[in-house]
Amino acid sequence: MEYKSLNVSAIGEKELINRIINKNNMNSNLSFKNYLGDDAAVLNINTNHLIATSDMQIQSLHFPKQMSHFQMGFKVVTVNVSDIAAMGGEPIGFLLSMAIPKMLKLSDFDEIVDGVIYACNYYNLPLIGGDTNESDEIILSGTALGKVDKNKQLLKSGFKNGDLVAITGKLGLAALGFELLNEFHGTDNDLENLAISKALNPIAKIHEGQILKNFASSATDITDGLSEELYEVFDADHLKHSSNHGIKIYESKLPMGEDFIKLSNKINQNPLKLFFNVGEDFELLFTLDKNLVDDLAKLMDFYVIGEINDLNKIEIVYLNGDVETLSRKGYEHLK
Ligand SMILES: Nc1ncnc2c1ncn2[C@@H]1O[C@H](COP(=O)(O)OP(=O)(O)O)[C@@H](O)[C@H]1O
Ligand SMILES: Cc1ncc(C[n+]2csc(CCOP(=O)(O)OP(=O)(O)O)c2C)c(N)n1
Ligand SMILES: [Mg+2]
Ligand SMILES: [Mg+2]
Ligand SMILES: [Mg+2]
Repeated sequence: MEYKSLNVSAIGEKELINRIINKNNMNSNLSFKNYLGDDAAVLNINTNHLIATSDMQIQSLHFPKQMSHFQMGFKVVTVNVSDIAAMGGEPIGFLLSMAIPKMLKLSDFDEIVDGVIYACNYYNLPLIGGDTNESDEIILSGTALGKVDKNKQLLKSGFKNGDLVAITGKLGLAALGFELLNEFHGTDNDLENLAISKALNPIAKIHEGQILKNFASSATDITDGLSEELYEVFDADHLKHSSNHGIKIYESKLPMGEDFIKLSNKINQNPLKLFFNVGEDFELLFTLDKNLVDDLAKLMDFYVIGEINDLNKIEIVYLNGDVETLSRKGYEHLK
């Protein structure tokens, strides 16, 4: 039969795994290939600390209909590497567990694997293992391993009163992209295309994470939305340090362009909601001693959006001067 008309069921699990191993050997510049196919991978981490994280992507929840199979493969690596970045780590290995429908085209399976291997090369971490199984929709579950110099890891807690709160990039564009893709008929508008690209091709901020490990007092990646991540930072601090720390965010400092606000309004979306309550921008949220701002600015772009205080709550100061407790609303599964 012709390649394009074959389904994965014509091949079966063992041969599919061999395809992954062969593709990895052919397409990856990275070492550790020899562990793919063995019972487990063995990595030398020397004197560092090991970082381990796992995130699952479900076709109907995480992949817009317009997303290609290659992009799905790339994204499952990104979402995992993003958590390594958030810890200030350097990625050292990726495990891919996939469950796929029997009727999935073999060519689509190959594209997923190509996307995974391309992303592994991009982030410089070898594919070192995984699992292949069957289900009604595509489920890609990744595990990323990373390393970080002892005691350099960035936790969600660790900041002090007076530290600044910052983000590595603009937020809300992926959210805008998901909305645009819901009823998409093509566009030649630059911002619309950027938003769509953020939704379909998210990139983890691994470079920034590794700079921040020498500067930030805490960090996390923004997947469930800025407001939810701020509350997770707040909770982590309270749990660990039983402090009165609070966070103040200023609307005037948010990196939200006129064009973003206009486009949000055009599609009947509240720009502040897109900015705070959706997520999947994969930017990093971090805190920073005031005195380090100038030195950090020489190494990477970031936006200061607020500060740590001792008011024991998270507040937002609006442009008109009104101050409100920030509502905790983010992406939450099973709700
Ligand atoms: N099924 C699970 N078993 C064990 N730990 C879990 C499970 N689901 C989530 N966690 C842990 O709970 C924390 C929060 O998970 P999550 O919100 O998915 O984090 P993230 O947004 O960084 O991916 C993480 O430390 C994660 O490892
Ligand atoms: C089709 C589609 N609709 C909406 C979204 C937006 N979305 C899906 S899950 C999610 C939150 C992040 O995913 P989650 O599985 O919670 O990742 P984690 O918090 O574990 O990093 C967002 C913003 C999407 N990715 N795809
Ligand atoms: Mg997770
Ligand atoms: Mg995270
Ligand atoms: Mg989540």
